[in-house]
Amino acid sequence: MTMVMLSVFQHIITAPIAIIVPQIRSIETSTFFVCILVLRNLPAHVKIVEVGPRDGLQNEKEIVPTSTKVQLIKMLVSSGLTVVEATSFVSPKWVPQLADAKDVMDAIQNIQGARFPVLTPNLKGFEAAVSAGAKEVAIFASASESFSKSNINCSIEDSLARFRDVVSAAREISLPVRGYVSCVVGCPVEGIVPPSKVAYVAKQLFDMGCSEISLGDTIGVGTPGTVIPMLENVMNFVPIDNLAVHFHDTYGQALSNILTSLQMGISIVDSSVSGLGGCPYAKGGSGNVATEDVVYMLNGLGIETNVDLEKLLLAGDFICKHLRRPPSSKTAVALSSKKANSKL
Ligand SMILES: CC(C)(COP(=O)([O-])OP(=O)([O-])OC[C@H]1O[C@@H](n2cnc3c(N)ncnc32)[C@H](O)[C@@H]1OP(=O)([O-])[O-])[C@@H](O)C(=O)NCCC(=O)NCCSC(=O)C[C@@](C)(O)CC(=O)[O-]
Repeated sequence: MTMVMLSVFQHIITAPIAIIVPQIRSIETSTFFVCILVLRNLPAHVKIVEVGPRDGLQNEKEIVPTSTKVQLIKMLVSSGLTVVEATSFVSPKWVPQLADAKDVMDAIQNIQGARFPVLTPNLKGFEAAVSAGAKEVAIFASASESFSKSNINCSIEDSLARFRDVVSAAREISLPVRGYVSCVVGCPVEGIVPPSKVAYVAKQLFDMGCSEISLGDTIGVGTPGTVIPMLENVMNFVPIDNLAVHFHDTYGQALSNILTSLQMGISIVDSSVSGLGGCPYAKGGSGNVATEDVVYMLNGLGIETNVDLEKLLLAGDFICKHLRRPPSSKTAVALSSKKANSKL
């Protein structure tokens, strides 16, 4: 009798949800209630910050022509992505792959429907970004002293002082600033990074005026076991709505880490088309989590992203063809082998 009542109750609840997630109709009553319990904290909408044109292409051996970068950005925007990190205004000696930052910005000025933040490590980069038309910038600190030195050639405290200058210059012209914290669970040199250090740097960036703090597992060593305590620490100082997660997928843990973060209340996720990416100064790390795989998972959970997976796959295919490698998101691989099998 109880099972019958639960089943009727399930039907009443699932009817509206099933319009979005059809699979939910067919699951058993007991499984349904487990789903409700486990997934009850998930957000209804996730904002994806696409970092492929910046994080993805900064780590490629080959320098990608400006026109290819611009075409990639256009394709990403046409898939529905509303935030596409376009490039970096960093030293061309440090990151020659993005030395064409100004040309990229010139070429995307008229693209409607998305925001195009750019990385700026100091005032020089900020000024160059603004004169190239940037409407949003990102600064990037680290929770590891060694990584700060190798990535931006200064200590954490010195970097925070530089970033304060950037944020106050941005404030004067009402430009939003995103703040990254790198090495939030591990550092290529120092190993484990204590959550309290991550929380300290995140708080500094938030207090100086960053509107969003992106927590980067730069070398992709995190698991839910290390991500949960890190997020709990940071959430003591930065409101959850201002936090984003940025996972590299070195150990194949990125999607689990994203799901865990969503369950903890995060609703902003960074990812890179076709899983491109990595920091040239973070040895041992690999690409970001692939945007295609994030969208596939969020679709399966009935979470709104406004991204058209088919169009996104075309963008992934486009850049991978240019880089002369097969598309590397799990979703692209799975769908292409499904297509190949259906032709047999
Ligand atoms: C920060 C610096 C510039 C310090 O580099 P430095 O050598 O200490 O800088 P400097 O002030 O001594 O200047 C050296 C030269 O660079 C020039 N310069 C100075 N600043 C700029 C600028 N903004 N744009 C263009 N040029 C610049 C400056 O004018 C000078 O030129 P020179 O006189 O030799 O001809 C350098 O270390 C740098 O550019 N680092 C960037 C490294 C980088 O981009 N890493 C990847 C991004 S972070 C990341 O990927 C992680 C993230 C965000 O995705 C999250 C995660 O996964 O964790």
